[in-house]
Amino acid sequence: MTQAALKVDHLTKDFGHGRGIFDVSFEIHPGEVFGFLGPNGAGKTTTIRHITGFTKPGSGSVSVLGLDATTQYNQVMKHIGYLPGEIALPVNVSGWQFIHTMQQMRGVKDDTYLNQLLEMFDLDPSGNTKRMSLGTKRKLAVVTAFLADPEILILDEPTSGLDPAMQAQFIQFMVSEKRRGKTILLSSHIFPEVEATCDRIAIIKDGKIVSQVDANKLQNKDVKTYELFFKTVHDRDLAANELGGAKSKVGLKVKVKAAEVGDFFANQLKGRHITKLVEDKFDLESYFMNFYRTDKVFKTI
Ligand SMILES: Nc1ncnc2c1ncn2[C@@H]1O[C@H](COP(=O)(O)OP(=O)(O)OP(=O)(O)O)[C@@H](O)[C@H]1O
Repeated sequence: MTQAALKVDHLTKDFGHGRGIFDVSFEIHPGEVFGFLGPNGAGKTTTIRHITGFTKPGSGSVSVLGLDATTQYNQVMKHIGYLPGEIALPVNVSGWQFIHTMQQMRGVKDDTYLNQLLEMFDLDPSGNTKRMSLGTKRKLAVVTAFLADPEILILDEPTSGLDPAMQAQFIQFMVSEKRRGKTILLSSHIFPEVEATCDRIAIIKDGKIVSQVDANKLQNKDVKTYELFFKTVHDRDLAANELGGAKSKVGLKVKVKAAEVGDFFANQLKGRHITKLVEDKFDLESYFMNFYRTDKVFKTI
């Protein structure tokens, strides 16, 4: 089995009064985009600060490419590009000055990738950070975080503060980095950007992971669910006996493998007295809200 690019192993940091993170475990495989979802205060940033070595675990550990994130912090950071949720740029320097400092720190001598980033994010770094708009500051933070072209990107709510056009641009950036084989941890509240990019998703609530889900399964790519409504209850019961599925109040919910949808419509539904058919689209937002409405136990799809 290939080594995990990033492994969070039974990580606990107890701040007291129920705050912190508790027994958090997940792995991200090389080339995978992993979505980390949870409302404010759920524990996303605390988890990320352990990955970047800024916080020492109470118990448990984090490893990045087999290196311990706490004790081998310097080596780990060579492989990581980290975009924090709250940007703190140096004050009163030009964007270029900051870029050149980061290039020196990261040992970057070739400007090719930097120029691609500047173009992609339409950033002119000649202004002073003191007078930059929030959007320009975030763009500068993005460019400086990634100019060394690191293999692992840690993004803590990367599109907050960006206008819709820039948000779309950022999603495009993540998709293209994914194609280039990057491993990405994306902490986000924004469902469309998670849906557009992530292979797997973990939901964190009150410092604990309450669900890990395969994005394909969530988007019903493998299995479709249809709710069928019938002329009479007798018709419904007959279909239930023959097709299986779960009876709802007046209908029947049937799961069909994606590869068998053609046969389902052409043959299985033939001759039945169906009045209506609705595809049950189970999207990320409803899945996520489900966990926040009720106290669900851990669930893996
Ligand atoms: N240094 C600290 N000392 C005490 N409590 C802390 C500390 N850092 C975080 N917390 C608490 O731990 C919990 C998790 O916070 P964290 O910032 O990780 O959440 P989050 O999911 O990133 O939320 P947000 O989206 O608001 O950034 C919160 O209750 C927070 O108040």
